[in-house]
Amino acid sequence: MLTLVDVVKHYPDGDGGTIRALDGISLSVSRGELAAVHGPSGSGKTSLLQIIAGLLAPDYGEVLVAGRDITALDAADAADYRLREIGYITQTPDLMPGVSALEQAATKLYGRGRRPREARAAVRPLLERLGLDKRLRHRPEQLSGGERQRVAIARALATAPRLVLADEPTGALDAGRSREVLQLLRELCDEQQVAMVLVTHDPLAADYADTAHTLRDGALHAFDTGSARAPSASGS
Ligand SMILES: Nc1ncnc2c1ncn2[C@@H]1O[C@H](COP(=O)(O)OP(=O)(O)OP(=O)(O)O)[C@@H](O)[C@H]1O
Repeated sequence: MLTLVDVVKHYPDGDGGTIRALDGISLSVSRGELAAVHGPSGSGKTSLLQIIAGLLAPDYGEVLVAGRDITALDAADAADYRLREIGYITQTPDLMPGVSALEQAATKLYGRGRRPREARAAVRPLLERLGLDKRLRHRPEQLSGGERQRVAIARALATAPRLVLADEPTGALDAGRSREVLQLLRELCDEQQVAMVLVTHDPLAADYADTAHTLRDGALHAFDTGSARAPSASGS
């Protein structure tokens, strides 16, 4: 579903030098597979997801999504790709002020021409599954940081995308909520055969992943503290 071939992204460091954020990354993620990418702050995790989302151009390399190189898309096709094919859970939820959780979650469905009532009905079960059943009418300013993050997750998943990119989806959550969200993402991969790349500082995420990597010095390494899926994540 997703294949990265030798992806390179360097930035100027402002001092005549180079930040080698991504220095030849190759990665394959199949349908139904959850790939976790761990890494310290500044290691290039967000750059990696932005490149896969077609928001940032790599200096070199290919990003194939269902066989199509998305680095070659023009701006309009890249926007369409983001609307139709991927769900992107960004690090900081960019919710619209004054708009209810239910309406926020339905946004991408409106963009795809669904009738408002139908779109709201479609996202309701997802919000309930994320523990937001008592917060459907709340606006962002009435929600906690963790609740806002869960609304953003519902918005990203509302269109049933085939590829999900998750940037620190548990960053604002306590351990209990983190496990619930990771379990939901795991189930999404299993039930809907979604391919997912999840980047995080949270070592817990490796327990729910099929493959776990560490991004360090611009390269992917095997995750150092083990990548086996925890018994709780497999439902046994
Ligand atoms: N536009 C830019 N210009 C210059 N340097 C940049 C730019 N964007 C990112 N960087 C640098 O590239 C490196 C990787 O940044 P990136 O945001 O991808 O890391 P990250 O792993 O997501 O970090 P965090 O976990 O703190 O969010 C960092 O050192 C950052 O300062």
